[in-house]
Amino acid sequence: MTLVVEAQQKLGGFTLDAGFTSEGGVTALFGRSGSGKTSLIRVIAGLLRPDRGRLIIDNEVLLDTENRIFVPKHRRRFGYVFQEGRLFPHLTVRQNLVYGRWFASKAARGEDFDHIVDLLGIGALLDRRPGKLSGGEKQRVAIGRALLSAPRLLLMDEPLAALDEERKAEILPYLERLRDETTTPIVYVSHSVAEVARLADRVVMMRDGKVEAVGTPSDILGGSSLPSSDRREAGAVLSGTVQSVDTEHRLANIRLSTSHLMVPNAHVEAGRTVRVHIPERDVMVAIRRPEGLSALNILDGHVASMEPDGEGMVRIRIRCGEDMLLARITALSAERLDLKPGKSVFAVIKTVALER
Ligand SMILES: Nc1ncnc2c1ncn2[C@@H]1O[C@H](COP(=O)(O)OP(=O)(O)OP(=O)(O)O)[C@@H](O)[C@H]1O
Repeated sequence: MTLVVEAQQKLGGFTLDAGFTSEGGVTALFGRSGSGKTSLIRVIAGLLRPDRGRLIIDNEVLLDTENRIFVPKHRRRFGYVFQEGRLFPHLTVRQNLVYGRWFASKAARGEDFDHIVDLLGIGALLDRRPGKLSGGEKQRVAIGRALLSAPRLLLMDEPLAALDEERKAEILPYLERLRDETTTPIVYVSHSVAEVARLADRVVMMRDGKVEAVGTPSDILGGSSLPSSDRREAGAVLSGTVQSVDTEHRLANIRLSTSHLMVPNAHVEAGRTVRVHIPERDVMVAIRRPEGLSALNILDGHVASMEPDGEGMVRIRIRCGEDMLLARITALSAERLDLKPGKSVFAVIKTVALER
């Protein structure tokens, strides 16, 4: 799949002038409120017709203002999931899902209902009406309905924004499965560093209507290109495998390249590949292995690099096997500990930092 998006549009005093390409997987449109993410996804959806722009998917031109091509929304064969599930309240979950399938092309109609129901864990909900579902369940049904329309592109605009933290944690593994087990490319709008860290293959960072940077989650979330409002969230994005889940303590044991992390989350399955986001502010550095600490995660590694980061602060990259952690500590602490590249250190991670 190849997707090419370009759009220029004046919206009152705001100018959208943005574009990106995608080769599939999950592309996150990321940026603070008002940066133009929703406007750009609306162009892709066909809900907003830009002054100038192009939209091409697998060589099929759906929008080309220069050549007066504009394929309307209902003929684009895209699926949508919005912040609110927007299910039909008078229909059961099954009927809502089947409604999605009705829009699929004949060839795609064989798309496996059971597989999607299983993928999203909504089998037990089929006979209920939306009024009897939690916010997270509603969103899973909305995703199922969109998938059953066999879309060639799935557009998701802040699908978790209306959910509380617990519901978000419940639904994220399903989104990971969606990413890993379907071939449907996804454009995912979010202003949440944690969501983007976990889900995106590529991040398109927007600011003031323009694309400011494009890269992998670790490129973008590593820090310097993050908007200042998100700098608090800057940190490492590591990939690991769920080794086991301790349901009693609600902890997942995640295997990294040479170490393990205990992550508060009982919703992940053993064997699954997951990403964890470790904000740099939640990493402390010690030169001896600390004892008697409540932190469950103490990783040994060595200082890979150090750079000043704002007044009186230092950002340190700590290599632990193949993984690179980030820590932001005061210059005074770095001096007192005599930190320098190559020095062996222990990274103490506050467990709560992984609870996302
Ligand atoms: N139809 C319109 N007329 C005038 N201004 C508009 C219109 N649509 C959007 N805007 C403005 O364009 C800017 C970008 O809005 P947009 O919704 O695309 O941002 P966003 O990044 O998705 O923000 P959020 O995360 O808050 O949804 C905002 O300043 C908004 O007020």
